[in-house]
Amino acid sequence: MSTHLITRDSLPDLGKAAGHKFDYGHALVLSGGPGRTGAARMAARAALRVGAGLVTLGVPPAAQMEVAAQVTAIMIKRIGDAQALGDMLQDNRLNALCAGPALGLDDRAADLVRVLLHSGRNCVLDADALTLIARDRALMQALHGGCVLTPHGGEFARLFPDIAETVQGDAPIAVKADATRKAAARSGAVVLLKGSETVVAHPGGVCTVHSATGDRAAPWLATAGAGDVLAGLITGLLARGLAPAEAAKAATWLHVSCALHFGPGLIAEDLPDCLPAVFRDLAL
Ligand SMILES: NC(=O)C1=CN([C@@H]2O[C@H](COP(=O)(O)OP(=O)(O)OC[C@H]3O[C@@H](n4cnc5c(N)ncnc54)[C@H](OP(=O)(O)O)[C@@H]3O)[C@@H](O)[C@H]2O)[C@@H](O)CC1
Ligand SMILES: Nc1ncnc2c1ncn2[C@@H]1O[C@H](COP(=O)(O)OP(=O)(O)O)[C@@H](O)[C@H]1O
Repeated sequence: MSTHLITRDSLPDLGKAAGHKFDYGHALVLSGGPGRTGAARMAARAALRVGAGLVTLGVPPAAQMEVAAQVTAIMIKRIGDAQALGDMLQDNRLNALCAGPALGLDDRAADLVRVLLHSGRNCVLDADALTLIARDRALMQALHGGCVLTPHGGEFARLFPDIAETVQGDAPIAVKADATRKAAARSGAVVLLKGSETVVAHPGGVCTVHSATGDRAAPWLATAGAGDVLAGLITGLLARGLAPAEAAKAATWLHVSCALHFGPGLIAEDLPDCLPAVFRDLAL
C-alpha cells in the first residue's frame, strides 16, 4: 500500500468564511490537577488559535483558581468526576475532545477517558490517556474511528508492544509507516506516530508522512510540551469539522511550520502564537 507525503499543497482550505463561533465548533480539553495544568492550557490555546470557535478547559475543582489565573479567551468548566463530564457532554455542540496532556494516571483520569470514549465524539488521546489505554483492555476496545491517538515512541511501545518491536532505534521510514498502519488497523483509530518524521495512518490503511528534515528540519521542536500543542492543534481542527485523519495531517504540517517560523530558542508555549504568521503565509 502506498504512503503519501504531507505537504503545503495537501492542506485543506483553513480559511474562515462567514458564520458565527458555533459554526467553528466547541473543543473541550481536560486538564490535570494543581501544578499539572500547563500542558492542557497549551493544548487549549493551540485549539483556539487554530480556529475552533470556542474552547473550554475541563478542570478538577482544586485546579480552578490556578487555571483561571492563566487563561482569558479560553473558558473554564469544573469537572470533578466522570459524572460531571457526562453531564457536560449532554451539550452536543462540544464536538471535539482532548484528553491526556498531564491528565494523570489515577482512577479519576481513567474514568474520564472512559466517558470520553463512550461519548462517541471525535477526540484526541495523547500522553497519559495513551498510558491509561495501554493498561486497560476495555479502554483499548472502546477506541473508534473518531479517535486520534498521538503517541511518541515510548507511548507507541506501551500501546502496541509487539508492533513496536519492528521500529526500534532508527528504523527506516517505510518500517515506521508499516508499524503505524498496523496500529491503526488494530485499534480502529487514526494513529499519529510522532518524531522528526511523523506518520499518520488511517484504520482503512491510508498512510501519510511528514518529514521534518532538509529545509523543514525543526530540531527546536524537541522541547517539553511540543506534543501537547500538537494535540491541541488536532483538537481545534476537529472542532472546525475536519475529519480525524485530515485534522492530524494538517496539524502536523502547521506544528512544524510554527516551529520553523519561530526558529532557535523555541519553547512549546511559543508555538500557538506563531499560527497567525503561518496562516498569513498561507494567504488565509
Ligand atoms: N509543561 C507540561 O506541563 C508538560 C507536561 N508533560 C506531561 O508529562 C507527562 C509525562 O509525559 P512524558 O512523555 O514526559 O513521559 P512518559 O509517558 O513516561 O514517556 C517518556 C518515556 O517514553 C520513552 N520514549 C521512547 N521514545 C520516546 C520519544 N520519541 N519521545 C519521548 N519519550 C520516548 C522514554 O524513554 P527513553 O527514550 O528516555 O529511554 C521515557 O521513558 C504527560 O502527562 C505529559 O503530558 C510533558 O508533555 C512535558 C510538558
Ligand atoms: N527533532 C525533531 N524534529 C522535528 N520534530 C520533533 C523533533 N523532536 C520532537 N519533535 C516533535 O515534537 C513533539 C514532541 O512531542 P512529545 O514527545 O509528546 O513531547 P511532550 O510530551 O513533551 O509534549 C512531536 O510532535 C514530535 O514530532
